[in-house]
Amino acid sequence: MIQIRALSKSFVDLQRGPVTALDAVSFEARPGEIFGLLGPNGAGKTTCLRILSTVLKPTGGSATVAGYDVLQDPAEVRRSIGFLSNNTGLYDRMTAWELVEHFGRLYGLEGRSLRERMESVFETLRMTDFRDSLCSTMSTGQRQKVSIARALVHDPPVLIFDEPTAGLDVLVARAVLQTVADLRDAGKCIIFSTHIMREVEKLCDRVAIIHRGRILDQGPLPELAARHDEPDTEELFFKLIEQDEARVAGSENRSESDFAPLAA
Ligand SMILES: Nc1ncnc2c1ncn2[C@@H]1O[C@H](COP(=O)(O)OP(=O)(O)OP(=O)(O)O)[C@@H](O)[C@H]1O
Repeated sequence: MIQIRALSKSFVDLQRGPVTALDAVSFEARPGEIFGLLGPNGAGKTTCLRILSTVLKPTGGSATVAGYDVLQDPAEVRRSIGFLSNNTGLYDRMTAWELVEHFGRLYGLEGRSLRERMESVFETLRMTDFRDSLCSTMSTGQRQKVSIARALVHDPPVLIFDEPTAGLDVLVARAVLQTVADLRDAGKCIIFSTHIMREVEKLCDRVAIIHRGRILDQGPLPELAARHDEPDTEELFFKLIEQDEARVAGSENRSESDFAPLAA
């Protein structure tokens, strides 16, 4: 459902010069699975998800979503995904119903099919009791539900969650994670980025550990634990990051010595 091959992205940053945000990243995610992207701040998770949602163009490699290439068929890719981040915007002067209806229309739904789809989404997410409340008056949990409904209204086969629980209290975060699990059980293909180990342990069927734009390893968590002889997820994560830092330091030292003046 999602196929990424040797995906790369570089930025030119005024202060830092060229930045490689993604370096030959490859992975696949299937229907009925939650694929986790686990990495520290600046690892490249959001860059990868922005390329998948066609907001950014890759510098190299390829990515397809539901069979559509992000560069060749961006409109079909956008129709095939729902995107939720922790700062998805809502319009304060619209009610929950109006806002979700607005996004449904943007996706080309109308009339009876739009109404039936909305009723189903409001029912599934248990939003009917505040469907006529203005977004400005909602609790954080209600606002997050509206954001999820907005991402789901066109019934996309692929859902992308970029750190969806950041800034939420434990109860709201728990409800969001339960919704993500329910969507997986309903057959959706889900990409879930986070830096919270517990979320990966609870939710993800497979995970890619990403650091400095590279995937350090990927697979089901028990498989990674066995491969690296480290059953504790947090320790496993630190071990892979430390190994990678040592690799980078080693290659920097080597390249410095390549340019060192020759001994007399
Ligand atoms: N528009 C941009 N211009 C320059 N550099 C950028 C740009 N966007 C991202 N980067 C850099 O690319 C790298 C990867 O950033 P990205 O936001 O993808 O990481 P992340 O894993 O999502 O981190 P976080 O958890 O902090 O959101 C970082 O070094 C970041 O500073």
